[in-house]
Amino acid sequence: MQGDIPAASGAAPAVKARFDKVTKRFGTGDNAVQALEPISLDIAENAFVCLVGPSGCGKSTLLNILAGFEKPTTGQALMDGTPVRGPDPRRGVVFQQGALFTWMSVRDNVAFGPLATGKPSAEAGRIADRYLEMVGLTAFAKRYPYELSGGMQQRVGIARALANDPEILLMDEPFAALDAQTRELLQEEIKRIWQSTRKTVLWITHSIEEALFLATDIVVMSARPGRIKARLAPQFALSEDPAVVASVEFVRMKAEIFGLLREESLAAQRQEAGR
Ligand SMILES: Nc1ncnc2c1ncn2[C@@H]1O[C@H](COP(=O)(O)OP(=O)(O)OP(=O)(O)O)[C@@H](O)[C@H]1O
Repeated sequence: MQGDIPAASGAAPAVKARFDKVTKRFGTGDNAVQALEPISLDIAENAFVCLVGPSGCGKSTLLNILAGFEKPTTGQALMDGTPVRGPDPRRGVVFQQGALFTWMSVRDNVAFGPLATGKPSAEAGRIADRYLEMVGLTAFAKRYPYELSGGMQQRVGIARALANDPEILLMDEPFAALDAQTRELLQEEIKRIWQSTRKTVLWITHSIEEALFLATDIVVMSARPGRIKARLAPQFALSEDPAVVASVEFVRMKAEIFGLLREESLAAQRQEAGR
């Protein structure tokens, strides 16, 4: 972890993860679904990359390939230049629903990863306390997941992923199930955490505002089979002012991405209708 945001330098940032001509086809014969066409994408170290695209365009498939949960049909995903062969604690995954251990306290949920990788229990506990503080849940350490709201459960999921000190965080619509106010507060929290840790993040969202607020890189995907349609580099992730969302540039980029996504969502709807 590093406390300061590194000063911008002329050197190109290191590539943390790479999709190298990745394709994915599910099934065979008439029932086959071509989910991804060749996708090549570099994720720079310390970047916050948001994937946006119409429903069914292959965002989760791409994330799952980097997580090591799915194998590409052709091409490969790499991390630090090494091909991904399966799940690895260096890649922390957070899903839409927290998938917490219901029989464990919040603190034990967060300490689980460090314990599983051989940390002594006192140290695992200290790590859990640190990340629970980071997500504002210190007072709930002894509670059980069922005693928490959906937003709090997601914060535990994020603390649990961070406690493993992953090199990259893979987040598949982590805030999709939350109400609008909770979601906005958590977006601010995630931005603060990213600004202080500068973990590399790959984040899937359907929300253009969320992507603009959080990302250093927005990758817009086409309707299935997923391809990269556009890549944008907003600057708002570096701002600490929640009011950036009202700036002229924010509104302009929102309209631009909306236009790109609208075409693809219409194409996706036509695909559905033609099935
Ligand atoms: N295990 C599977 N077997 C068959 N088809 C699959 C499988 N997983 C995904 N697909 C298909 O691949 C396509 C891409 O799915 P994926 O879940 O990656 O899209 P997505 O962009 O994440 O969608 P959403 O935004 O709705 O979550 C879809 O048509 C989906 O039905």
